[in-house]
Amino acid sequence: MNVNGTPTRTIWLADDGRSVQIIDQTRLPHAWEVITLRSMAEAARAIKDMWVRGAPLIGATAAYGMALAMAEDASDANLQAAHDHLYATRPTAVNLRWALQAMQDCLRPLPADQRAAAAYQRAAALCDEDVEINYAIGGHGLTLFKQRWTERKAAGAERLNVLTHCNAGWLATVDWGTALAPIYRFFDEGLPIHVWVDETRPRNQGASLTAWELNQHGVPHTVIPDNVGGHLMQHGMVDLCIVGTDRTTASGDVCNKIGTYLKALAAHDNGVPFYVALPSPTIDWTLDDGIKEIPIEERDATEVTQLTGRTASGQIETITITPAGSPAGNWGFDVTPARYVTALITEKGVCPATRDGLAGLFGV
Ligand SMILES: CSC[C@H]1O[C@H](OP(=O)(O)O)[C@H](O)[C@@H]1O
Repeated sequence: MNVNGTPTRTIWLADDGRSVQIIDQTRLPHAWEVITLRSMAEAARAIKDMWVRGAPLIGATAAYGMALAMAEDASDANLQAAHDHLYATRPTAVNLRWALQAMQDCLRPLPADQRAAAAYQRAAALCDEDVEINYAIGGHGLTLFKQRWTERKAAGAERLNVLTHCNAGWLATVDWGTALAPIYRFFDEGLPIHVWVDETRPRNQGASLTAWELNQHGVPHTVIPDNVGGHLMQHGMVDLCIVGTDRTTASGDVCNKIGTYLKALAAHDNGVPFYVALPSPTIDWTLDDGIKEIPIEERDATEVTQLTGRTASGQIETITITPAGSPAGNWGFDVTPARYVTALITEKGVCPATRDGLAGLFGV
């Protein structure tokens, strides 16, 4: 993605050829801060504390975390210890397991003195693969967007109104994004689009990250409270919904940021197409029932009870918005049953949210 006119990825190898650099996403939208990760432990912290987030970027960061580990100590013991340490950072995004397994498959057969170089090479390849996957998702999603725009234009619409939840954009991946990739491709073709951006409480990835991205790219958008989407759909103001996913089962159940399920219900009730952008590393082929089987991360209550933002004087401050004595619950994800998903947009094409649909595309 272009940041101030410069093509930029969300993770990259530093000039020293060993450390890894990322954007501290907890500082956006008010500050652009690059962090240099110099150890596996720092890469793990970046994932756990959400300096980086988004399933594909979590996977990419974990892959480079394994490379940093091999640069420190390429023994079998450290290979396993690094895997376990990184795996324990966040439970829901399956890309973490997938990327760590890919690194293990690459490194375990090698002699220790070859592991560091191979790890950096494999991590870089996983990042390049992510970019290719997301570009392809953008292309398949663009086709769907154009079909919907043809329908809506014939009905007199002046623009395609798209609603998205959380951030499944460039910042959630190495580049392009997943759910936002078709939006960028549609906009870049000069077609009229507007995006309703769910703020996405409690961490506000929509208000702080998706809005920042769309501003950078010049895409018209409006930030809305999470509870507004149903009203907009009832009044014909949403032409389609598109979201990302952190883990999708082989049967098409979609785990994504908390609140996605409620948007899917509203979309279903109002006949609004509900699409999920799904890169194949986010498919968990071992699971069938998402509600019963996908682990849902619970994070610290202070993410609910506190808000961080910029004051009128430009200071970044954190305030408490709840009474001292009030406990808060913070479930990070929910599962949308496949029956509420109009279609899955993958790098291999579009399919129904069914086992047969996914098997038809991926031959599994
Ligand atoms: C393309 S994956 C994006 C996905 O990840 C986000 O979760 P988090 O910010 O907690 O990592 C959210 O569920 C997005 O849809």
